[in-house]
Amino acid sequence: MADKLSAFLPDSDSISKIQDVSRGLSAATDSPYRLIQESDISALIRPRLDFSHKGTYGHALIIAGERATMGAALLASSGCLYAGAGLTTACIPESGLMALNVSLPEVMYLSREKFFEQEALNRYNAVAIGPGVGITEEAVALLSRILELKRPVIADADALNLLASNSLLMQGLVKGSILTPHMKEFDRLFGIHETWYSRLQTARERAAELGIVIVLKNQYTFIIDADGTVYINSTGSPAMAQGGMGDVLTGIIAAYIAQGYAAKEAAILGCFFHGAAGSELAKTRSNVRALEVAEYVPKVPRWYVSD
Ligand SMILES: NC(=O)C1=CN([C@@H]2O[C@H](COP(=O)(O)OP(=O)(O)OC[C@H]3O[C@@H](n4cnc5c(N)ncnc54)[C@H](O)[C@@H]3O)[C@@H](O)[C@H]2O)[C@@H](O)CC1
Ligand SMILES: Nc1ncnc2c1ncn2[C@@H]1O[C@H](COP(=O)(O)OP(=O)(O)O)[C@@H](O)[C@H]1O
Repeated sequence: MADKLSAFLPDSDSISKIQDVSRGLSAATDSPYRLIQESDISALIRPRLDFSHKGTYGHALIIAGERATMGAALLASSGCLYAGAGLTTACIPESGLMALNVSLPEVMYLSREKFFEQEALNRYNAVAIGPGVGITEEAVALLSRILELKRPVIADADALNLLASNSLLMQGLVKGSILTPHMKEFDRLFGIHETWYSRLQTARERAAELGIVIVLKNQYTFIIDADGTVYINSTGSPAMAQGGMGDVLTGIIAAYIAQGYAAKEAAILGCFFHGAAGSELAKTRSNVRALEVAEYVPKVPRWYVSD
């Protein structure tokens, strides 16, 4: 018997109880709901190559952090670093430079001033914005600049709050972008929803309208593609319900974009590996900190690639 969508939702409604969920990304089905399988991950993930170098695995730019929320920037940068981007650059306020150099010496620094001076940001093939970046005028300017450059973006946390409060910014969102809201951020963006089923239907409509991927985070995270398909990620654990966990996920997804995966694939791989790392750590403890998840992430793809 097929799984029903209701099994993956935290609330109850009459329609989701009769919606089938197929197993596997390429299941032959009319249902838009697909549960990600380990075999899908093995098919998607590419091994690192002989004779490859840092340039092979892309350069990600993480625009994040304010003085008081520099931790979010460091966590997103760590997610990106540990998920294997060839190069990671953090665009953070100067007050975070010492912390960056001490905690993540592999990650490079781009000052806010230099960010605004650069004509195009062509050296970066993935751009993520939002964790701890605030909702200040500077944050609006950072997001506006990326949108002006017509760059697809991974938008999380405060970047989502900015998009929610400014329809011009929302209209500037480029196709192929990825939004990673939790439930509250989603409702700030697209209106209050009474049920998760109705939230999912809005996500399908908006992803199609905007040509983007929406990563709607929860115990089961829904990755909604621009064609309306909903991929359900079942890795993860309540042990991961701690601040900073979403910041790490943003960095991980940026790393997979940098490595050349398409938006949908990067979102699927990122959510799967992030959750799998958390679940594995949760086997021996009741809760895991976000940084531990980031640090565990490089072990997980090895389970799915053949040498
Ligand atoms: N070390 C740091 O500097 C950290 C900074 N952070 C940053 O701080 C900023 C604000 O984050 P906040 O956590 O205050 O704001 P949020 O909008 O993430 O959360 C606001 C409220 O929503 C609730 N909530 C969150 N997820 C929910 C869900 N799935 N279902 C129901 N309720 C949910 C939370 O309990 C919280 O009270 C963001 O930019 C974020 O990136 C956080 O990520 C935590 C770590
Ligand atoms: N109970 C849970 N089961 C599985 N994953 C969880 C659970 N709670 C949180 N997570 C994961 O942790 C992350 C939390 O993200 P978010 O709410 O943005 O956190 P933050 O803003 O604090 O960084 C998401 O990827 C979510 O799927």
